[in-house]
Amino acid sequence: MSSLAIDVRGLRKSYGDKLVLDGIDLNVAEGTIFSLLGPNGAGKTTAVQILSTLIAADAGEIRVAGHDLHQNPEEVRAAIGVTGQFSAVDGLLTGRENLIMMADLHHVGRQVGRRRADELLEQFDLVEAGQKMAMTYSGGMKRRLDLAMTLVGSPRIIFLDEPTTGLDPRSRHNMWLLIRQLVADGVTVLLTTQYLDEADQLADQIAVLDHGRLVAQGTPEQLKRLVPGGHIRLRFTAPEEFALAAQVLPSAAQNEESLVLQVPSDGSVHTLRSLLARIDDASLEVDELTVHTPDLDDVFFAVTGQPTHDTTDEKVTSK
Ligand SMILES: Nc1ncnc2c1ncn2[C@@H]1O[C@H](COP(=O)(O)OP(=O)(O)OP(=O)(O)O)[C@@H](O)[C@H]1O
Repeated sequence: MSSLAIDVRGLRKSYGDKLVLDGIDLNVAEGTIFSLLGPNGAGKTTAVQILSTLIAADAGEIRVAGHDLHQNPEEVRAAIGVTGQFSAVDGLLTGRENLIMMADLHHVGRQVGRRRADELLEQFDLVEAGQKMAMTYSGGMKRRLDLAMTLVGSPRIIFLDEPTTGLDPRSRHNMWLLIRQLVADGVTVLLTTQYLDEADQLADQIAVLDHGRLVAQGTPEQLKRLVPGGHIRLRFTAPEEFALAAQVLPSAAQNEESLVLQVPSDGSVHTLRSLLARIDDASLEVDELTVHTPDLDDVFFAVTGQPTHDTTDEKVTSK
C-alpha cells in the first residue's frame, strides 16, 4: 500500500476540440489537504469528476486509495466521498432524514445508520436543525449538511469542490475548522478553490491550475517564495508630496488617484532602512507606510499573468 492517497500521471481530458486537462501530474500524500487552485474554467471540477470516477479521462495513470481507477472503479468509489458544487441535499427532507437516506444508500444497517446520523448532526452543529426541512437552512448549514452526508460512508479520501463558494466569512471559517478536524482524524482531502486565502489557510500542498495546466506546485510557503519580496506601500495626503516621492523613488508603481506608491522590496530590514533614509533625505511627508509580504495573490499573478477575481486592492499601475 503506497502512502499516496492520490497518484496521477499524465491526466488528459478534452471536450470536443477543447483541451481541458493537458497532462497533469498530482501526488497527494495520505492524511493531508491538497488544494487545486485555479480561476473559473481552469479544469478543477473536471479533475475532481475524473478522480471520483464520475467521468472518464482520455489518458493518464490514476491511482486513488491505492486502486487503479480504470481497473477498479468500485474500490475507488468505496474509499471516497465527494461534495460537489451542486449539493446532494434534498430540501424536502429534514437534515436527519437526509443523513439517514445516505446511510441507507451505504447499506450500513438501520441502527448503525441512525446512530451515525445523530453523531454527524452533533459534530456539524446541526442537532436542532436536524429536525427541520433542509430547504429552510442557510447556505452555511446546507454546506455543513452536505459535507456530513459525504462522511456517512466513512470515506478515507474526500473531494471538496469549492466548499465555501458563496458563503459568508463566518460560515467559511466554520467550514475550515470542520475540514481541519477531518484531516486530524486521518482523512485525506483534495480541495478545489478559487480562493487563495482558503488554499493558504488549509492546504499542505497547493497546485495552481490554469487553462488545464499545472503552472506551479508546492507548499504555501514554497509558492510564496516564487515571488521574492512583496512591497512597501506609501500613502500620501498631498499630491505634490506624492509627485516628489514618485521622482525620488522611480522604481515604485504609482496610483495617482489614491496617492499611493508601491516600492518593490525583498522584505529585509536593510531595504526598509534604506527606503526610510531616502524618504528622510528628500524630507517627504508620508502619511502611512505599510510593509506587504508576498501572499498567494502575488504568486497567482506571477505564475498565471492574471490577477485573481477577488483582488480587492486598489489598482496600481506600473510605471
Ligand atoms: N460537459 C462539458 N462539455 C463541454 N465543455 C465542458 C464540460 N464541462 C466543462 N467544460 C469546459 O471545460 C473547462 C473546464 O471546466 P471546469 O468546470 O473543470 O473548470 P473549473 O476550474 O472547475 O471552473 P469553475 O470554478 O467555474 O467550476 C471550461 O472551459 C468548461 O466550459
